[in-house]
Amino acid sequence: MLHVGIVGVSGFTGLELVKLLLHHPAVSIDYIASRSHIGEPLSNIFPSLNSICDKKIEAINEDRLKSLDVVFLALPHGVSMELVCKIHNKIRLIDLSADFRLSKDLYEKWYKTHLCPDLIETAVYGLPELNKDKIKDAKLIANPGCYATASILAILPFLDIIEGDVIIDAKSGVSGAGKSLREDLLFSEVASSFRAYSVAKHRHQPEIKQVLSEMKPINITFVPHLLPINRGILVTIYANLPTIFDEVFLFEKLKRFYINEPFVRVLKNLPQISNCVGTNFCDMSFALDKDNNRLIIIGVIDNLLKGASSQAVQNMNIMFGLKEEEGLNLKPYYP
Ligand SMILES: NC(=O)C1=CN([C@@H]2O[C@H](COP(=O)(O)OP(=O)(O)OC[C@H]3O[C@@H](n4cnc5c(N)ncnc54)[C@H](OP(=O)(O)O)[C@@H]3O)[C@@H](O)[C@H]2O)C=CC1
Ligand SMILES: CC(=O)N[C@@H](CCC(=O)OP(=O)(O)O)C(=O)O
Repeated sequence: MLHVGIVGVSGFTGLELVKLLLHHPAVSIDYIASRSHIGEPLSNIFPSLNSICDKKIEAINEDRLKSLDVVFLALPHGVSMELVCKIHNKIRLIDLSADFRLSKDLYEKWYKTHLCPDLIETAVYGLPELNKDKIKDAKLIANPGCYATASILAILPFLDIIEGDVIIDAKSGVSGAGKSLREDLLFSEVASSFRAYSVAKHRHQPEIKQVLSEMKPINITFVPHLLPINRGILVTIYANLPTIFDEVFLFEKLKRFYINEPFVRVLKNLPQISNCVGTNFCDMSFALDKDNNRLIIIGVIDNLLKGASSQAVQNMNIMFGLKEEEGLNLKPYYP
């Protein structure tokens, strides 16, 4: 039995981790912590958990953390690394924040001064479909960003044949912003509306570029939008092809690429958010714009699950030699 802790349990991804791990056959949730609500049952913060998880929230305590097998950090970026710097050599960690995803230079350009830059190189970027072997031995997992997960998974199978710059048009539900109290996220600002934000200056642009550039030089233009829904991400990717490719060949190429991956569903029809929400799936398909030799790839995930918490559990399973799908046999919420 793995003894597990969750820090940042009062946030959205923390809640998802609790829901997943409560039913994980190889896990005991020994410790849940957050900055506030200490001593309160988790079900006080999330009444949806009444009589499901009334466990009390504890203060963040380094000694308690060190006694566990693995800890999930569901904290804001900047806060997470403060803790990682102190406890990294005692315990295996899965960090949902951005603190260990980027090189030091990129991190400091897009975020802030890094407190323990030497640790960045020891961290493994936790995208199982890309880095499974490295994840097995990792002590510190940098769980990928939600937009980055959907975008990288959609581009990877075609990376060897696309040429030139890639455009990613991305849309996310509001839970991607966490449980933050922000004026621009008020119901009346978001409902019945649709807007772009952080155009060509979003922090997932360097994340996606860094990961893909390790395989092939590539330029990315990334434009996120806020959908008036709770959860889910859909990315539409425009990539140029050097010549006309046969559609059947491209479909087989995509299928073959993910043939052994339990959580990528390659579809003939176009994917939609409601078919993925509530699961660890990434649904994906493509269309060929023959007039312009352009490949248009569409990928969909649940930002809180494959984009964060269930991907973190998938990483834990791989790290501890469990079946990759353990505890992740989730059914979509549709309708
Ligand atoms: N939401 C999403 O779709 C995704 C989120 N992520 C990343 O996962 C991490 C968690 O995100 P999410 O759950 O959405 O965020 P939330 O804002 O919903 O929750 C944040 C959690 O961090 C705690 N916290 C905030 N500030 C501090 C602090 N200074 N010291 C200690 N604890 C603090 C909060 O505790 P308290 O309530 O007690 O203040 C809360 O438990 C973030 O790094 C986010 O970027 C990654 C992928 C997708
Ligand atoms: C809708 C929304 O606001 N989404 C978030 C995505 C955050 C995310 O995935 O997390 P990291 O900060 O861990 O990279 C954003 O655009 O910042």
